[in-house]
Amino acid sequence: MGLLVDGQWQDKWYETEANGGRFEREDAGFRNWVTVDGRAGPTGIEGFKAEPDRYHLYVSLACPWAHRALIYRKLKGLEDLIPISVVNPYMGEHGWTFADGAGVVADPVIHADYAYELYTKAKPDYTGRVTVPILWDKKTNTIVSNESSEIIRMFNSAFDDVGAVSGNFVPAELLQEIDDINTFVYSTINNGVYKTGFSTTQEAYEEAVIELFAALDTLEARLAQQRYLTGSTITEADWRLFTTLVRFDAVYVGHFKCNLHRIVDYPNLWGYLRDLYQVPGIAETVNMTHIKQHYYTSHANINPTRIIPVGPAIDFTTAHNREQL
Ligand SMILES: N[C@@H](CCC(=O)N[C@@H](CS)C(=O)NCC(=O)O)C(=O)O
Repeated sequence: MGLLVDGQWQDKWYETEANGGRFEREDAGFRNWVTVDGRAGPTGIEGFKAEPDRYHLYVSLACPWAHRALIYRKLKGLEDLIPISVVNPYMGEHGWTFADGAGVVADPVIHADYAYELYTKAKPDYTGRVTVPILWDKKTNTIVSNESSEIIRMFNSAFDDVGAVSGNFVPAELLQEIDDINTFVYSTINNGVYKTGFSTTQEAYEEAVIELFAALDTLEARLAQQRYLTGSTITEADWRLFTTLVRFDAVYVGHFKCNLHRIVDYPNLWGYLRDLYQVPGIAETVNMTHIKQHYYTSHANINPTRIIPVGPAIDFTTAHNREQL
């Protein structure tokens, strides 16, 4: 676990001391957008036109942020248009690597051993954390974006004219509601589990864990009335929540001490989670082995023995009965 400082890799854990033991996530450093015609997107520079086999996606199967991109790649039929590489689930002193292992897919583009090489290739003096997902442009040899929330907005529509399948997870009439839910879910749940697990004081931990479960309670009530977060259709807000929920009982309850309840204890959230898991193609994007290996072995200060628990036994395939809502 570490970061780049002026293009040099340093092995360093997150800084929480300055902030009362609170984990603060750094903003992503590459914020360009692939667009239909190559014009600039909401942030960044122009020049990234949607074209087949121009872009390469680097993911960790363990990572909930990268998982968003994998889900969109699947649902939008982008697999032939945008190939992927998969990092080793163990994130140690060199950060993410392409070291051989089950499920690892090496880097065919710049033949990197370490993910940080992609960052220094794109920007030799890069300073910041080396995170996945990474959307790489093979034409200009740079990182388009390392911000999952923006990568999925691109995948949602930018490739529609060059072979993506139809499907819009941010319909205009729901956009404001989706953005509002995303803001709430990001802070309290998606990042909330990390704020809880990476806390280094009791006070910071309790603050985060209470906020997290208050948010889950709110969503539990909401999902009693409607099948998905914005109503009767699946939107981006659901996929963004899904990647945290699917990891919750297997890693966040134990490893991150998010243990007031499990997702299986919430009837509506648990049915909703199975409902999303059972959408065709989604189960293939969930790799519980990489998920458990990554968390339990990479954070030695949280789990020094690096023992990976065998359980819990969870079956995401049982009937959810939420079509009645
Ligand atoms: N804002 C980024 C966050 C991505 C992120 O933090 N990914 C984690 C893996 S789950 C990572 O690569 N962490 C490495 C580090 O923080 O050093 C996004 O949503 O794409």
